[in-house]
Amino acid sequence: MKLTISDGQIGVRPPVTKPHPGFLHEVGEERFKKLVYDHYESIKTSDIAFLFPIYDEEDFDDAKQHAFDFLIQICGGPRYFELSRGEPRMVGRHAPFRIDENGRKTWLALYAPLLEALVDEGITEEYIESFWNYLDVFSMWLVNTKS
Ligand code: HEM
Repeated sequence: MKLTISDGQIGVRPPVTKPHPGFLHEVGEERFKKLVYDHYESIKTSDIAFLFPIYDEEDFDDAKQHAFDFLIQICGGPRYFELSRGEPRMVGRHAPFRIDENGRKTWLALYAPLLEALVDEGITEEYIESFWNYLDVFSMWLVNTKS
């Protein structure tokens, strides 16, 4: 399976393809939630931890939940984000945080081992790659600060 991180450029927003619906279909909501929550847990000990509310359990739980709500929606699942937070406005919602290309790469790299693990659980590699490719490209949109 190929999970490579592309080089992004600040201000360049390549077209985004949503993950294949087969990904969520195979993974299921509960396992999908664990994936997103595990990613947030791994952020806590990374060098982008400072961007997140890691010292406030309630705020951190909210952050996890919002990410899950958004990503499950993007994968063709329930529209949790729309119901709880409204319009996606991802670029605007990330604007208060200094996200640079290195930070983006760290954020993405933390997803790689979690997605690799899904192969052993029998999830179709092509579907995993489609989720990864979505993250790889859309995360470029959110970089707002020079490294
Ligand atoms: C495809 C890539 C990404 C997606 C889909 C995504 C999605 C989200 C979502 C849905 C939220 C919650 C927004 C809200 O409800 O207000 C959020 C918050 C946030 N994201 Fe991302 N994100 C991505 C990439 C990144 C990257 C690369 C970074 C930094 C390196 C980052 C840092 C943050 C931070 C700091 C917050 C605010 C956390 C908080 O205090 O609540 N995100 N993201």
